[in-house]
Amino acid sequence: MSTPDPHPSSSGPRPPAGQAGAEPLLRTRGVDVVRDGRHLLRGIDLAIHPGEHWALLGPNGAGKSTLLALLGAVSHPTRGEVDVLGRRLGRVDVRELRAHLGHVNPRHPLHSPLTVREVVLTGATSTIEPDLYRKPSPEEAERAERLIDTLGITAAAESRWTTLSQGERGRTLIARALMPSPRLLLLDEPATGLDLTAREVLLDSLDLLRHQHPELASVLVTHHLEELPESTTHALLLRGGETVAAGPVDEVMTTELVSATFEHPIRITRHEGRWTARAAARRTPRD
Ligand SMILES: Nc1ncnc2c1ncn2[C@@H]1O[C@H](COP(=O)(O)OP(=O)(O)OP(=O)(O)O)[C@@H](O)[C@H]1O
Repeated sequence: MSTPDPHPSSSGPRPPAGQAGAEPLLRTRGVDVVRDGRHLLRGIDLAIHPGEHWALLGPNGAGKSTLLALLGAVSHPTRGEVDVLGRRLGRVDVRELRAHLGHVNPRHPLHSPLTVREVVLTGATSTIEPDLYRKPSPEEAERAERLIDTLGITAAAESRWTTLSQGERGRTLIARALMPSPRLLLLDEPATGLDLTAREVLLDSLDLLRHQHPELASVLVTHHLEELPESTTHALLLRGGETVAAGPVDEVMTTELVSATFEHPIRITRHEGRWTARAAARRTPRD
């Protein structure tokens, strides 16, 4: 079994980023997930290419986390095919595959007081705690500094995990996830619980990151359209485990399709690249 190449630039000429002609980094075909006799996902078809940044949107219980777990090689489908970085789930060592994915888990199980820099460096070994028998290479140390800078947490580099704000933790985990140069970044509700400034700083960091790494692809799960970075290119709308729509963001993020997804009349507007959603029919105070 060969190892997926984590450094696309080393594998010769590639098609331009974000174009459907390129090999997909992720592909699902006819995917069902059934647990305890219940369909959590049904008939999911999806292809994600280099340079594409997908929003995965849907109401509570729609199946977003279930789908993200498949895309991150954390679980397997009941039926259908999932190819991650060209490898079919069920035929590949998923631990090896996961090492090439940047998966940002908001419930990162770290309790020791590592500094931001130390947490970012644990991304090089895909461990929670530092490997005490392994010193980071100069290249890893330099990459960690660059990522800390991109994510705008240089001032906090010496701060300890236990004292970080939720926003600083989120950005630290994204920098950590990027340490092994993954081709794909999976983000599960990265803006949940952030105040306005922290959310805006996080979204700016994601835009900058995507600009600096044009071949990177990402999937970002959220319930809130306001939490989508401007650089979002595609969207998948899920309701009750089924796809309502999937494709380029301007075709999918429409008043009609988002209303159908959330089963409520919602009006979508896009202003300066960002989205807002409001209930379309509002009652007046006298009603
Ligand atoms: N192991 C399981 N067995 C049975 N049902 C499950 C299991 N895991 C999740 N579910 C159910 O599957 C449905 C989809 O869950 P999932 O967490 O994927 O939704 P979600 O879209 O991420 O929701 P939220 O927005 O609330 O996080 C939910 O109704 C959940 O209760």
